[in-house]
Amino acid sequence: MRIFWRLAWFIKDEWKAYVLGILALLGVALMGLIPPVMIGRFANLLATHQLNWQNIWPIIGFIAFATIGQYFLRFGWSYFIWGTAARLEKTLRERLFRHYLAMDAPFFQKHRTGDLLAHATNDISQMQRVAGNAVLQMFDAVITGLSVIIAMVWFVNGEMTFWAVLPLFGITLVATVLGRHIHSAFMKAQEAFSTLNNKTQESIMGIKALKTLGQAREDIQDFSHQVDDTIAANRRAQFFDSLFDPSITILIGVSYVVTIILGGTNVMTGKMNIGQLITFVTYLSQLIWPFMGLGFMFNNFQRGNASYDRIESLMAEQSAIKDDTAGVNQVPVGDLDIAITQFQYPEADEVVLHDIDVHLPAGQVLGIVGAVGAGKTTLLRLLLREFDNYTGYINVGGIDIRHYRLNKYLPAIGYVPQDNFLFSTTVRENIRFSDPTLMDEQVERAARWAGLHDDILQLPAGYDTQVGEQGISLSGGQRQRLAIARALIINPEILILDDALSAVDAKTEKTILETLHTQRAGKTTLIATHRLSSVVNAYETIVLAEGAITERGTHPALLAANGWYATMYAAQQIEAKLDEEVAHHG
Ligand SMILES: Nc1ncnc2c1ncn2[C@@H]1O[C@H](COP(=O)(O)OP(=O)(O)OP(=O)(O)O)[C@@H](O)[C@H]1O
Repeated sequence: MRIFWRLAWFIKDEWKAYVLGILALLGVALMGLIPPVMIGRFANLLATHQLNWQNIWPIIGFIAFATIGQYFLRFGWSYFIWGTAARLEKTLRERLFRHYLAMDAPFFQKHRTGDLLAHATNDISQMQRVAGNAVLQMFDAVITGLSVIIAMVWFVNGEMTFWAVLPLFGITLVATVLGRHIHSAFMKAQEAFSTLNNKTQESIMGIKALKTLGQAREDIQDFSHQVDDTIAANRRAQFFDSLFDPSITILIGVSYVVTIILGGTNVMTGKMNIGQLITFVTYLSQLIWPFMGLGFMFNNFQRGNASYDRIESLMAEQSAIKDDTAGVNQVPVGDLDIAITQFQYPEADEVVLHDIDVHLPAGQVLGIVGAVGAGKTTLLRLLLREFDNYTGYINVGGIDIRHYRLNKYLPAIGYVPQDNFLFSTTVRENIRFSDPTLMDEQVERAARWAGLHDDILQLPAGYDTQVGEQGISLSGGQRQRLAIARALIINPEILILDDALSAVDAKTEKTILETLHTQRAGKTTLIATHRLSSVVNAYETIVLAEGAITERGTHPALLAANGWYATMYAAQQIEAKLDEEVAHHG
């Protein structure tokens, strides 16, 4: 019942729909009392040989009235109660979705995507069941249950009602206890199934690695264990589920046996007529659902509470990234100044960036290079305001990026991550994802700048080709260039390329970088890369190692310094030459 208090905010808004729904339910219950009495009367007329057209018409009339009345009233409660439940689901879903959108990177690091999806689907559907099924079950039990019992006492007799109804409480007990077991067993079966699915997906995605590493046999064994687990979990669920119907049938049987013994005796001794007995039996059948529903209701309330707990605890989490509502409400333009004294990921012990200082005049290119894990991506993530908990500052145009309004700051940044993402739609919609109202010419221009236009024309339907999960797959290089086009189309003040051209061949990369240079005059670009040829024209390149700057300068200066950069560059040049020769002679 506690769940009702917790949903009070919703019930308060929707009380009218609930009242109408419950009134309709009351109407259905009252109408439902009529047919058994009429059938009893019919049986009496039959037994006493008084049946004729004159006295049968009122009976048919009443039954027809009750049936048609129930038809409309049932529609009424369905409409009001289910409609309200659907609204609760919508409200909760929207709240949760909005909450997710407002959260920061640590939140998504803490909660796995699968868990977040589960909350959005299972828990919210459970709340819909509380607001729909459980409310219905509760009022059905109270209204239908009570009215039928009262009618039984009124039209037949109290003692017989007591003994016949007693076994029905067993139905509530079975529905509660067995229902709980069935539910948890089915949940486990579902979990096992989704683990199996994940396992299959992982294996398919990593099939090449699995084969080359000689892991295929272990993988098959692992898979077969998962299948066994899934089958065992399903059998358990099926076992409890199979117990349900027979248990209910036995209890109903007991109730009927009691009725026949007591009712038969009463009819024989003349305490009751045959019509009353038939009325009684018909009423009894109407009680099965409310008693079963009562059991389901307890479980739905209990699960609803657990779901609501989980939803609430997620909603209570606050983003560490705060939008400074009194902040600067303008697009960030101007020089970029980075002065980070220290940064570590939340809940991590190691310092990943320290003593980073950069001054980049507006419109210039900054190169960021260094070994794997040196901190390149981390630095870019700070610029993207994924984390705010660093000491020092990052300024754009002399203003700390934490003081810009988020809705001005973030849209001014074009970010192309290492692992780009294609939405399941056309190439065109993928490119203008940030703003679907952008013109086709703008899409095409962005694609040209990203060196993708000619590739797109080769696709079966050009710009209207479906890509992503449900479409054709693009090559790694094409995906990267599409991601660049998506960033370029908004003509960002700051463009961030995070190893975004790694799958593009050196020649195409050069063309793209040259185009960017001419087309993005006056706008700042940051390029993090493993391929040093990408940053030869940069205003400055910083070399990171273990989170700090170890070398810096222009390309010639870095070569002259003869450090990591110079060695790496020489090695990459030889490699590129070899590749070229192989391609030439090969
Ligand atoms: N979310 C995180 N929580 C804790 N530590 C992290 C997290 N992300 C990255 N790190 C650590 O921070 C360090 C820097 O990683 P980062 O991804 O910035 O390196 P990188 O230079 O971009 O590497 P790569 O060349 O592979 O892209 C690494 O030691 C990494 O393990």
